[in-house]
Amino acid sequence: MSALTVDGLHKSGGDREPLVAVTAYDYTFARLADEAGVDILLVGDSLGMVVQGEATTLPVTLDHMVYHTRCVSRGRSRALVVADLPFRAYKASPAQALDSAARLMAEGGCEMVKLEGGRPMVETVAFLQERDIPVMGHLGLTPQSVHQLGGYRVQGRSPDQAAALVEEAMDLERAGARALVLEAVPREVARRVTESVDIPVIGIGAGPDCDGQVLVLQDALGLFEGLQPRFAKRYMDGAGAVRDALGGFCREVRSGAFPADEHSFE
Ligand SMILES: Nc1nc(=O)c2c([nH]1)NC[C@@H]1CN(c3ccc(C(=O)N[C@@H](CCC(=O)O)C(=O)O)cc3)CN21
Ligand SMILES: CC(C)C(=O)C(=O)O
Ligand SMILES: [Mg+2]
Repeated sequence: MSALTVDGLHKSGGDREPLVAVTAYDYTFARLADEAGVDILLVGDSLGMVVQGEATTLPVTLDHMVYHTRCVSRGRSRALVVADLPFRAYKASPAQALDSAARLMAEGGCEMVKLEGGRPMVETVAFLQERDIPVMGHLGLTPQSVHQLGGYRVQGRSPDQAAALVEEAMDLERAGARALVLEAVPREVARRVTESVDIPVIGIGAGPDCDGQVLVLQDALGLFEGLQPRFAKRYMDGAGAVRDALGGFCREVRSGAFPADEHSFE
């Protein structure tokens, strides 16, 4: 399979299969996900929760994001690498966003940046896009707004909120966004948003009618035992597998079974 580019991002339907995205934060897992056939490696600011152990994504810094984006870029061969702009690194002004996005691309090696928000971000999306920085928008449950939203709640349940989501998706598309993430909205609302724009909409907790799906890596692998939203399907019992494996290591060291002759030098 050839490398996916920003221009290769497409809507699903007809003979186009949905896009598959997963978060990645390091070289080892980026390689594995790329080899498994994932289209998009998203260096998410969710690393604040699943890598750093914070309660929210808010403490993640631009330096953290640059570092993890670099690690992921080194592990990728075919997938598109997209990096989140972290809280504090883009909302002040389009110029601040440009500075931060340029670091993620130049130092981190990603091909696209993602930022959260609708109307207030339209000017910033246009500013970046006009300066050759491909942008992915993010609407619905925007975790950087957790304190404004009053928790991690499904968004767009009222008719007014649903209509606003459709409008904001169209505004971001007009501003030049090349794709959107839509998080934690009722499937019917996600369907309407998806059919209202010509750019791919990648859902997480947004039902089956989006142009693609994204999951947090540690959720998909069953490794993360904190917050477990209903959409976070676990494709393996990673936590159990890791505890069993390391339990075996503990037992063998304590019993003297490891290291054996084949693990030792003469
Ligand atoms: N590991 C991980 N996976 C994620 O998908 C994820 C994170 N962390 N951290 C940031 C956000 C938070 N996410 C969430 C969390 C919960 C719901 C959710 O379904 N909330 C319920 C109510 C939960 C409650 O209030 O107890 C809802 O019906 O709104 C949605 C998205 C998704 N994101
Ligand atoms: C889940 C995705 C969309 C994200 O923004 C993240 O992982 O930070
Ligand atoms: Mg994020």
